[in-house]
Amino acid sequence: METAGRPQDAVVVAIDGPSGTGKSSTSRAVATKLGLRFLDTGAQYRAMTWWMLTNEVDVDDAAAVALASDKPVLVSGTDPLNPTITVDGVDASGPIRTQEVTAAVSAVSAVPEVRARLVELQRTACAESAAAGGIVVEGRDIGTTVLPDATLKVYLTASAQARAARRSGELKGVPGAGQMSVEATREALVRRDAADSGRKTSPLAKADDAIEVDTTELSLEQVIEAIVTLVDEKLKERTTG
Ligand SMILES: Nc1ncnc2c1ncn2[C@@H]1O[C@H](COP(=O)(O)OP(=O)(O)OP(=O)(O)O)[C@@H](O)[C@H]1O
Ligand SMILES: Nc1ccn([C@H]2C[C@H](O)[C@@H](COP(=O)(O)O)O2)c(=O)n1
Repeated sequence: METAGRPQDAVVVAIDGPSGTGKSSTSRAVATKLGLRFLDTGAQYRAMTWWMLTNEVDVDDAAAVALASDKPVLVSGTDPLNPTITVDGVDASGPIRTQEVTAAVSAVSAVPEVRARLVELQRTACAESAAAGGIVVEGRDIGTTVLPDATLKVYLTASAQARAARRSGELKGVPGAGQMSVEATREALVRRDAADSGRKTSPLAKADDAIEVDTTELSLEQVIEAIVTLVDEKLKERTTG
């Protein structure tokens, strides 16, 4: 039997949560350990935003964004050791991390036409990963909307202070990322989470059947181990139940 476009034995892990909770780093490492593919859906929303900014589409004009949303050709590479993203054939992995993109991404990702287009790409990547055994997909609406039949759903959280400290450490020395204090970073994270949670179409939310992991006091290694253990448990349930 197949569910949501994937064979029943493929492993699909959905990892959601607010900004800076460790979704990307954890998901990549879990995918690497388990030999699965990896998809950073935030990178796709950022790539769409970068295209809008580069092509002078007013990101606050939802109708203009909707009209343009089928134009960029977005391609995500799903090797967890070398995740890639191109827009119209150009490597976008650097430009999508600038503050200009970060400031505009919530507005672009609130547009239903943008979401419909990217959800389709995400489900295709998931279906294509089945041959490799499955995928770890991270974002904001993976467990609630994109992959409601995922094998395991995890919702990562952490205090705003811990997330800001992690994020501002990470941005030091990244060209174009700009320098912000921990306090300014914290405010920007909280503002973006509020916009992502408050939008009408598939907002940031914990799925009812997701397992919440608070990473505030955990090292990255501890979070990775906790999720690998949860996947193992789900797979055992599958064989025994
Ligand atoms: N448990 C942890 N302890 C300490 N640092 C961590 C932990 N998890 C992640 N980090 C660090 O925090 C920063 C943010 O992590 P990451 O980019 O994975 O978060 P994210 O949830 O994907 O963020 P975003 O939603 O903004 O893309 C990175 O520098 C990462 O190395
Ligand atoms: N499934 C997703 C993934 C991301 N977004 C939006 C909301 C975020 O603020 C933005 C950037 O994501 P990040 O790179 O910080 O993980 O993209 C979304 O709406 N749905």
